Amino acid sequence: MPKLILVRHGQSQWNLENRFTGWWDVDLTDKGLTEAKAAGALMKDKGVLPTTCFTSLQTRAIRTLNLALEEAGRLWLPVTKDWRLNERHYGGLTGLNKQETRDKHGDEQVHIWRRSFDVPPPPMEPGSEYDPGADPRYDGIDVPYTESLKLTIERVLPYWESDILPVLTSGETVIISAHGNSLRALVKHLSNISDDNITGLEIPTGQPIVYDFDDNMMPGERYYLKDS
Ligand SMILES: O=C(O)[C@@H](CO)OP(=O)(O)O
Repeated sequence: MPKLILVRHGQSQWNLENRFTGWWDVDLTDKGLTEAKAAGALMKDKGVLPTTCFTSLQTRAIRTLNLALEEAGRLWLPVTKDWRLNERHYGGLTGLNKQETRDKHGDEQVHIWRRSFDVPPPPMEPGSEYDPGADPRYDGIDVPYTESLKLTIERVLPYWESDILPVLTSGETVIISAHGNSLRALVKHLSNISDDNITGLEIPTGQPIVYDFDDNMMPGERYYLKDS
């Protein structure tokens, strides 16, 4: 039975500092490193071991994957990295402190920017401090200036259909190490969650989520590996 494992990267430096992160490339904290290793130990304990891997182009997700694989004894697995699994782009909010932004713009406005389905944050100024546009890892890619969840879904789902689903269908156990909002996009699709209800879904860091697929490639209920 094909199995899909989703893991959100461990705590990042800007998760800790409560800053809007998006495409900015921050690393894991010590807690994040521990969470990533624990995810790998859990996979090993439960005997749920990936056979192929996908991740974003962002250090926090790549390192989480590597640490988890090392702990599970599977550092040798093939890994595909793709920008379409990146976090949603936080536009002009990137780098700002979330509490200070609430104090300035109000709780409601910040909630809309963070969790509405289709309202993107204000766009980033091209060439500004946290614009990743000139980063060589994005050569040849139209780096966005902001993204709502809806826009994130519009790049995650085509990649899921074209590159990940066929591998899963061939019988592999796939792990995707990614981000709060790129994983929210996938869970919304796989668990058939409405545009309104997706705002309430929070994906914890470093906690593997599993979907078992049936013979027709229909996903079952998602569950946390720790609860299985
Ligand atoms: O800052 C971000 O990029 C994301 C994920 O950490 O935050 P939010 O919870 O606001 O989607």
